[in-house]
Amino acid sequence: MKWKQADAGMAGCAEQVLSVLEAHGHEAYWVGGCVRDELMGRSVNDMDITTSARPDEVTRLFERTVPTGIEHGTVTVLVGDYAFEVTTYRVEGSYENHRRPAEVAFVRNLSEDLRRRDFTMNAIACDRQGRFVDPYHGEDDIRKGIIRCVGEARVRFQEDALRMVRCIRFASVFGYRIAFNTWKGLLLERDGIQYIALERIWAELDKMMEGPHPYLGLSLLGRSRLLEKARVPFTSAAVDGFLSRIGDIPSKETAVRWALLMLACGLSGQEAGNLMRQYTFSNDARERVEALLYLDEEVKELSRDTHLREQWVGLVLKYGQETVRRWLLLCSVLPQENRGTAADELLAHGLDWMDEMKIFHLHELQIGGSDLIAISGKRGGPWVGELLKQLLFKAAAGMLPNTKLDLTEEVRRVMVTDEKG
Ligand SMILES: Nc1ccn([C@@H]2O[C@H](COP(=O)(O)OP(=O)(O)OP(=O)(O)O)[C@@H](O)[C@H]2O)c(=O)n1
Repeated sequence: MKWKQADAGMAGCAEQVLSVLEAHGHEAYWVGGCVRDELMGRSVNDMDITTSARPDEVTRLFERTVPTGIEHGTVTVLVGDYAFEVTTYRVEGSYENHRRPAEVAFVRNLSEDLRRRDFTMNAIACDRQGRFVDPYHGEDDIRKGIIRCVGEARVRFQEDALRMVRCIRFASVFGYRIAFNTWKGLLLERDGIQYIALERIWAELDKMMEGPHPYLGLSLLGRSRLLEKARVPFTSAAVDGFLSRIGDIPSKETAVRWALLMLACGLSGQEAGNLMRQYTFSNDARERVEALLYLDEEVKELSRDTHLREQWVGLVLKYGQETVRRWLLLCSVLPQENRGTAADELLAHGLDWMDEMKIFHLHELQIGGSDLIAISGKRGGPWVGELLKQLLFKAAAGMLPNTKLDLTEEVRRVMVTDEKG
């Protein structure tokens, strides 16, 4: 198979896995996301393999293996720098309490394996010669841009309720439509989502938020009322209107998209932080969103008075240029009634005011704590940090030149005033 969308090294190593399995009398195919993405012209980042060989046979045939999920038939095979999940053809046992089946049955037949998969586009296998096995016409659906369940949608969603969020995530990320019967099945089965662990749902939402059409996904979530049932605070009211411009935020600015979503749900910085801490977000991702919301809360307290520029400089120093830039992006897509009174002026001048700032950090200040102690003749203490911050603010706002001479004079002046006071 000549892969166009996969790294040649990875495709070569995967091909070795297929040949070894075939050389020992087993069938082996690429399957699922990698075949789908290749057909769509999207980059292929990992390759799953499905085979007639049993997990113990797979383990015996390869030197380096990890028993990732032996009971579900999955062995990870390591070749070169790559890892491949090799899963035995299987059908899944009964789904009790909406959880993944405790048991799976291995089968010797590829078409049975494909029949248990979620969507037609994910139920295509491809062999080493590049021949596709596509019994549910997934390639046609890819061409038409349609997400369609394999077989009976309600049954697919009953088997695994997370598939409903996956369905919307795929529609959102690919900009695809959802087939009528699949959507109908989703509406009928939506209550099942309450049994799914919230971190799995959030991981799907995160993928959606990184994609090119997040509004499409969010409005489908709103219309389906899927997440209201899943104890996630996204209501359809939050989605309507408030989020219509989320796609104007570039996809690399995921934190800004998340912050907008949190605002739409009426969450404070602290509440959003708590929620994100509970789920799968990295500390970095969470802190970025929190900072945006805290800054937004502070900006909403500002009034449009003559000191707006100075107050803005103070916020730039407190939150840093990156967060402030991101906040301007956030503010530009907020509905008018959800912006503070100073927002318009900040949108108009905030970037210029930030560009005019001479310095941003204490270490850029031409005077340090030991200088302050020497000038004053006083013992060190919290006053040193306080005074340095005041000097930084004045230098940043252009109220004081950032030279040792000017700063020293300012310190003397402050000391005298303090003594008089
Ligand atoms: N709830 C699920 C999850 C997965 N699958 C099947 O398992 C394959 C691999 O799943 P996974 O790696 O989770 O997702 P991908 O489809 O590869 O897509 P992505 O990497 O974008 O999540 C899917 O293509 C699909 O055939 C399924 O039927 N039901």
